[in-house]
Amino acid sequence: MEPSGVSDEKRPTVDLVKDKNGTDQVLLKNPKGASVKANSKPPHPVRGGIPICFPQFGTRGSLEQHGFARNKMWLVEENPPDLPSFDSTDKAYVDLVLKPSDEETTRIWPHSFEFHLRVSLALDGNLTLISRVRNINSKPFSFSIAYHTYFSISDISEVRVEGLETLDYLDNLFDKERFTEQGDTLTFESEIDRVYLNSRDVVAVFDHERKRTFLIKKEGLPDVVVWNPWDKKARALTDLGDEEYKHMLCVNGAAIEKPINLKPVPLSSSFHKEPAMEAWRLSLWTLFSLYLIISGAKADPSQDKRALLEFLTITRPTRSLNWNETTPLCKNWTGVTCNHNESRIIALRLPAIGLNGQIPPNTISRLSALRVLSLRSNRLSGPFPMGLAGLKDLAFLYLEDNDFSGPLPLDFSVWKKLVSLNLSNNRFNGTVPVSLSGLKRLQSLNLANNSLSGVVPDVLSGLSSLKEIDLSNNNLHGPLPSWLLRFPPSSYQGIGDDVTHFQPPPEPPTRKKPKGVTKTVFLLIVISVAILLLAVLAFVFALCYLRRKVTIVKDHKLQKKGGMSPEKFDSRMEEANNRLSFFEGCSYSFDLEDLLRASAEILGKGTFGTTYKAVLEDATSVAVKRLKDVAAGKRDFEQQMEIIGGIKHENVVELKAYYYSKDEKLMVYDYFSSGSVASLLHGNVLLALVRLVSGLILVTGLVGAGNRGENRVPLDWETRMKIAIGAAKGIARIHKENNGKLVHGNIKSSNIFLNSERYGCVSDLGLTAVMSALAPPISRQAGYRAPEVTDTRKSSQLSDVYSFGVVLLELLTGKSPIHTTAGDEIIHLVRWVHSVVREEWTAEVFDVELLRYTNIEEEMVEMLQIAMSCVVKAPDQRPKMSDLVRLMESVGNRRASLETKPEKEASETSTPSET
Ligand SMILES: O=P(O)(O)OC[C@H]1O[C@H](O)[C@H](O)[C@@H](O)[C@@H]1O
Repeated sequence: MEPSGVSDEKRPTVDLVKDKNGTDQVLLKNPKGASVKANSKPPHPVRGGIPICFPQFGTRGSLEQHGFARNKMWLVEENPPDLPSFDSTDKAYVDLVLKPSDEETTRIWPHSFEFHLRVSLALDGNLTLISRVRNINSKPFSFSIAYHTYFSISDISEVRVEGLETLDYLDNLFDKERFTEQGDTLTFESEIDRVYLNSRDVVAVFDHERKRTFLIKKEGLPDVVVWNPWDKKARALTDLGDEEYKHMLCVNGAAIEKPINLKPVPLSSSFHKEPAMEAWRLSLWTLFSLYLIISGAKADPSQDKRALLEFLTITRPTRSLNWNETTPLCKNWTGVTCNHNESRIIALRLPAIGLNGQIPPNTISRLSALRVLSLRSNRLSGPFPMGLAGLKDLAFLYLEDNDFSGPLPLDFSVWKKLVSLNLSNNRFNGTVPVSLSGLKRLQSLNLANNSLSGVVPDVLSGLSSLKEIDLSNNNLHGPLPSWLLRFPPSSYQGIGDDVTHFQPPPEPPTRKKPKGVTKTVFLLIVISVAILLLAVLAFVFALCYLRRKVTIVKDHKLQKKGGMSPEKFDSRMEEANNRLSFFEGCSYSFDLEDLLRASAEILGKGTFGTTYKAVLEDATSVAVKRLKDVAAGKRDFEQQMEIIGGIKHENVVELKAYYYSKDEKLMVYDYFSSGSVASLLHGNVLLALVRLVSGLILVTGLVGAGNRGENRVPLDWETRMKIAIGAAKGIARIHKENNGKLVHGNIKSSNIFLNSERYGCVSDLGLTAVMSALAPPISRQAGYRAPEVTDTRKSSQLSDVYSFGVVLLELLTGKSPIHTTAGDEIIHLVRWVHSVVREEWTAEVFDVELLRYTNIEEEMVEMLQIAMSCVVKAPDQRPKMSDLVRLMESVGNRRASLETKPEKEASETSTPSET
């Protein structure tokens, strides 16, 4: 907040003026540490310094933003009440008091109070604020308070905050929704406006460039607000310079989530004459102090470095790491995060790098300051690494998807700070340790897919913070303890088979079987389809001709614009010195230059960018997604890519590599030659139309029965079922990632492909988190969007379920989510299906192509019920993806069991009829 060259008239001054009653007033002019545009005329708060938010924070009440205290004139208090514990040695201090008795304040906040504030500055640079609020009402009142401290920093991108890790916070940018901080430190790459709850009493702000640390110490203030408006909001604030957001950061000690309830001081206790603490017991006493530490250069944590190098030598990862004895570990080493003064390693993340064998003893166990350890998706084996018992600060432990075996440790109480524990997909056996019940901070426990046996210990009900648990697919047996039943059935699948695990979704309005599809009706449909087909044939030819033209023009434009031109990328590469980041197990051997030299063809334009097919010199084809409107900074982007790339599942299209620079963000996937489910279902006519009309017409027509592109092979029922089940499995897997919080955010048939077994395989996941908030799309995608999603960043797992339901309806009806009738009427698929089913014409909804198969009506109706349970309006009434997988599999299994029946019976199942 301090401009570098401060001119004389901008130097801070103090003016003493008198108000209309003759009382002295102190006015700060150009206060240091405030915005150059700060308006320091009462009743306006100064943007800078430490405005006191009281008795309300933000707009969480009926008062103006942040209450009135910051807008009032405070008096210098000549005879402040005693503050017995205050040591005035080496300190200068001032006492201020606020006792508003004016009519306006009493009207909006009808409570009598005194707010005494002592501000002291010590020789060592420690600035302390002690607030004492006294209720002189006859009734208790509640209030919130925040010391809205503006720190002056070198550059917001160079600063980090520590002390907030693992805390829950309310995000003001997401309707005060509650999240958990996953990072070890907080860095800044976009707007932030959060209230961290129940924080420790010390929080630190590190300014690397200035080598300066602010320590914020607080007492009686459970919360911490972190705020930076970033560019757009800064421009909207008239009293903040457009660029000043870069040099400020607000970190406030506060009491917000639970307002403070203050009882009145009894009249008998004389406030001024009774300095003893007794009188204050009924008042509030908060203390807020700021230390400034100018720090020097940091040493490398050499002990930790040696431990890691030993670990690396023995575990021989297949993916090479840039760990080198001579490079600074805290700055360069992949997967390593250090603490603020770079004296210890606090996080080690080495997912999916091909680590082998047992974790060598006396290596990682020496990293005694470790808070996060992720060695997931490697080939680590042997017993549970007991050496980890020495890591007392461990909060996140991820060892899933390895080959560990043997029993789990008996005593989990050594990891008192554990928040998340994932040991799934290993070969652990023995019982579930009862000592887990002592982990009071544990929020997520995943022991799924192991060989654990015995019963689920009842004492685990003591896990008071637990938000998610997965014990499925072990050899555990019932009875199921009652506390477990508050979690979804998928969490305990396979335990206590005598218990009903799944509540089927509510029945759709009708269950009428499609008995009305008689041969005559069928013939009529076929004839009309044939006529319709003829009618559009000429049009299709015309389109094909145009489409070829359009593609060429577009590619040409792309080169011209520099989209994939090698020259431009070459220079960018030099500038950014960035490389393609490949994921473990990726067999591709090209680099960015090769990729950019490849011939590119547009495959499609989606919500988040354009996808190209790139054919490399060695004839490898890959799909490259070029993202537009990425809002995340490099670090967040990379983190998200690591999450996405870490998902290895047969029903999720694997992200092979990514690239991030200032101007360009790319994602590389395998290329699926058979095309997307959208093209299999609707043919390429739709795509051609979309391209042709892009920007002119929002809704594409001609996707009704019959108008489905030339040479399209009809999709049989079995393939449609496999697409649906596969895609559901893929989405269910995605929903498990990132502690069960990952959202796909863009489910539609053009993002689903067929894997080698011809099951659905989903792509384009997890991008909403890194993109700018987008308004609801006004195109084809709109048909997939759940009604509650007002912008793309608000997508949730339940909105994914909705979108998946629309894909199911698409598979069942053969119609696009938004299409037009011959009379140009715009049809919304979900509404249309509802109306048809309501009129008891259920049979009418199904794709005519499916009518050539016999004995599938029952299944189609069941799948329709499932689809309709996904597209209900109320998100919390939609089933979970894992439940959907089970439901659909049971529909599919029934057919499979019929198919394995003797030949005569089997011939009556899902095979095309002779008609
Ligand atoms: O502009 P002001 O009223 O000073 O408020 C500035 C900021 O204060 C807090 O940090 C709030 O959480 C933000 O939502 C608000 O924008």
